[in-house]
Amino acid sequence: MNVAPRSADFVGDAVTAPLLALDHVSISYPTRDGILTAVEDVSFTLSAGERLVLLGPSGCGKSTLLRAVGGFLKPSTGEIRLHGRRIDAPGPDRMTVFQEFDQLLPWRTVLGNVRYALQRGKSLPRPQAEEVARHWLSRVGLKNFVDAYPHTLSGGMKQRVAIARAFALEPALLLMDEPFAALDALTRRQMQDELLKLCEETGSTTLFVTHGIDEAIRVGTRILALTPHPGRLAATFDVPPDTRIRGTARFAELERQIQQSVFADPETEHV
Ligand SMILES: Nc1ncnc2c1ncn2[C@@H]1O[C@H](COP(=O)(O)OP(=O)(O)OP(=O)(O)O)[C@@H](O)[C@H]1O
Repeated sequence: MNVAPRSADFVGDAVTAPLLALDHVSISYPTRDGILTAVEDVSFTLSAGERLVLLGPSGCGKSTLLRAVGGFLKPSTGEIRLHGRRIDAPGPDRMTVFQEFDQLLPWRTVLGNVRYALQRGKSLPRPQAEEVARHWLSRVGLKNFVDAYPHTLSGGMKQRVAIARAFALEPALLLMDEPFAALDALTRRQMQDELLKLCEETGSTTLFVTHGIDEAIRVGTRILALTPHPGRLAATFDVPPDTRIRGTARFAELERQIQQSVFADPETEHV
């Protein structure tokens, strides 16, 4: 049984604050019909190097939570802290990769997109920014496409640029909002594997949103399942390294457990 408290990380004898902490967070939207509570009383922490997946059916508030961590939305109640400080605005310490393919600047080349982000976000001089950008574009397999414009790329290639840009900025926290949801199944699997490799190599701390159980197990070290309408924490699943290998009995067993405990409701069976 895991008895270690989740509220803090232990480094030797010292206790340090977790990288990210959500403390009784509720988030509401004003609508024509009144106040809609999208997320209710959600608390969790995220330690450096973890890849935490928020999993749940459509509309359960996953993106809402991610936007709040990104600083684009304020919780109605509760608090979100990064490195112990309350988040109240976006910042270069959090980079988001979105699902949409239009997150790149269309008037800049692939290289220009990543270089510009580095010049702005990290104040790097242009030659240095270009060098770092080339390095990351090469790591996502786009070495030969640096001079291409976004509209000439496939959806998968556009997502690779967005991922390269996010990693290049070396944020404290990578935020991924269903980055592969609009891709075909084969490309999606390939990109999941590539992302996993990058995350493992860099030790990046990641908060990943998906409604796919398979994807959650493949990319996450821990999965938080949310209930629908409003989103509340339903269950937590740790994903040991030997469980995230597709086709194994362990993978299938965890998939079955998650399906059973979280998506037993016939209304959400399609997830
Ligand atoms: N700007 C908004 N104004 C009003 N309601 C909103 C707004 N954004 C989201 N909502 C509502 O909040 C709830 C949660 O939405 P959210 O997009 O966070 O869910 P999600 O789990 O990410 O869904 P999906 O998987 O479909 O992207 C939904 O009921 C949605 O209709």
